[in-house]
Amino acid sequence: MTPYTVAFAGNPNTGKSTLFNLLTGMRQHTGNWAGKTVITAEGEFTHNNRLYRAIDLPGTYSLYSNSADEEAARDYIIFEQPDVTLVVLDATSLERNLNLALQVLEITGRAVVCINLIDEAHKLGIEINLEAISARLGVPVVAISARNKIGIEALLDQIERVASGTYTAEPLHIAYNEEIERGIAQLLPMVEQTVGRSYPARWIALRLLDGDESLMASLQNRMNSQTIPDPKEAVRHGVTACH
Ligand SMILES: Nc1nc2c(ncn2[C@@H]2O[C@H](COP(=O)(O)OP(=O)(O)OP(=O)(O)O)[C@@H](O)[C@H]2O)c(=O)[nH]1
Ligand SMILES: [Mg+2]
Repeated sequence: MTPYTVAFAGNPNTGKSTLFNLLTGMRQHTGNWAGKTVITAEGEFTHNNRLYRAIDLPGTYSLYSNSADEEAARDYIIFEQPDVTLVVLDATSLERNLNLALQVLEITGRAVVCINLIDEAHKLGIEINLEAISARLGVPVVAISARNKIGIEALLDQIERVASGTYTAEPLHIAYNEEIERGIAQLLPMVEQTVGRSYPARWIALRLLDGDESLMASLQNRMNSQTIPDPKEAVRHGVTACH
């Protein structure tokens, strides 16, 4: 059986590598400062007799193109299409961390949200309503402490449900203002025609509207001979999409 692939995405310093090491038995460098993981690491783990390939992505605040790390994480999720994208969040700063979760959900519904450092959140008296967040995001949400090995089995069960397709995700649909939605609607047919059904066309259209040249270059590389629509040509009224 082909192993399921699970990509670990998340803001810097949220414990991705700690979780990765715990599951794979590997020794990815961990540390309490940002930007530790610079090279994407791969390892394996099993759950319920099934093999999983884990990919530890660099920590990023977004999936735009602000840095090589963001481009690497973005390209992996879009082009490698892991069976599950595990978004690791810091329980003590959920509001900031959820921004990346929303970006992942715009790309794929095959995601599990993992709220790590729950031990720290408890110390601070922070209570997290997992059901409410899960209902809102439309994907499983699990609280863990990677360092204290809490919640790991429950997390693996949810990863299995998403990987095997047992869980039907209904990822939150983010609606933008009228102008941006009009731009997306104009670009979407061209994007779909060019990149096909396998890539997240709406998200790509949104990034094209924002003039994301790095994404265009990545797409161009993948598509080779095909031409990616130029948003300036495609959209009559210039619009800028920003979150
Ligand atoms: N208290 C507590 N600390 C944790 C937990 N998980 C990880 N840490 C600590 O958080 C720090 C960052 O962990 P890493 O695993 O390096 O984080 P990362 O997300 O891989 O960081 P980048 O590679 O920079 O993106 C380390 O000091 C860990 O020991 C946890 O569940 N509880
Ligand atoms: Mg790391």
